[in-house]
Amino acid sequence: MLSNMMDLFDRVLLDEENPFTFQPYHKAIREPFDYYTFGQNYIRPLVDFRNSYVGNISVFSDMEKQLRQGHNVVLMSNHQTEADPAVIALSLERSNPWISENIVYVAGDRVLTDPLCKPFSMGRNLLCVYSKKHMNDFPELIEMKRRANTRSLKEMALLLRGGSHIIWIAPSGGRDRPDPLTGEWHPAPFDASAVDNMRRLLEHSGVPGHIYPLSLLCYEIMPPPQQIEKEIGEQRVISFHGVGLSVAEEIKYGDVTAQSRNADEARGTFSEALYNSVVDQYNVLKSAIFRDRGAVSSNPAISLSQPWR
Ligand SMILES: O=P(O)(O)OC[C@H](O)CO
Repeated sequence: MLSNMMDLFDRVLLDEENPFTFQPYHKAIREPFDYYTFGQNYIRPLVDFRNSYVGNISVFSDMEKQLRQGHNVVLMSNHQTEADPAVIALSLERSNPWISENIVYVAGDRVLTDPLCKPFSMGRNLLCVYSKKHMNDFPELIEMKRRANTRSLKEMALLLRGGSHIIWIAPSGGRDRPDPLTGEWHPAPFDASAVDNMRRLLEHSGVPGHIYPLSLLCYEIMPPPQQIEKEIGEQRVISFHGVGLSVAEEIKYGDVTAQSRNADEARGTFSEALYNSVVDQYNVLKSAIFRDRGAVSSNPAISLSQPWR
């Protein structure tokens, strides 16, 4: 743990001397310094693997088959912490190492500019965007952010055209927060237009694409600040805790929107179907991890396991 922290400070200081700038599509830096392994090693000691679970591990193997056939895969997910990419990669590193190392994360600018976060981001494949939620934080930057987002969308379209890519995106546009009244955490609602933009990019890529709802429960290991902050440099608090990752069967747009009366309604219905699945999975993970029920919390649709055992 201590040597991980020393590595982090080294990397932060190096970046201070010679700041790294992310391109719209950033590929994980693996040498001469392996930023991916650094990120994995830093987050691993925070995960209580005895009290951590993966839902429907076999669905990740289905995805791998699709990816090998040249298809694209999109994971529509909730977003809990800056450690989400590491939690996903650690949960799958034994069973699905290719997925662990090859997911491309749609990342907001905060994780590309925050000095403490940058070394972790450098170790992931990223499509860099400015989140809608932070678009108007500084009015003088709005135009620059719009132009950068257009460039990133072009990069994403190019990637998808090539096929065999797996992309993670949080259509809420930010991290989940606890309910101010109850203190209970829950996945933040999806923005239907973000879901629809991603779906259309996937459909127009010219190769088959598949959309899966993915759920994450890991806020305890590195919770975000209670409120959404405008300034960079939030306080980080870390702790050791169980985490959860779950995926459900692919949701096909045509299947869930067959009864929709117009495109607007269809957009909402599809987004809701994905979000509801994320919430269902989240509740199963919550029961397993926070109520100490473990794999007994599985149900006919969500089967929990510990693939690292
Ligand atoms: O707007 P926040 O505070 O939810 O932060 C979202 C950033 O992408 C951090 O991952």
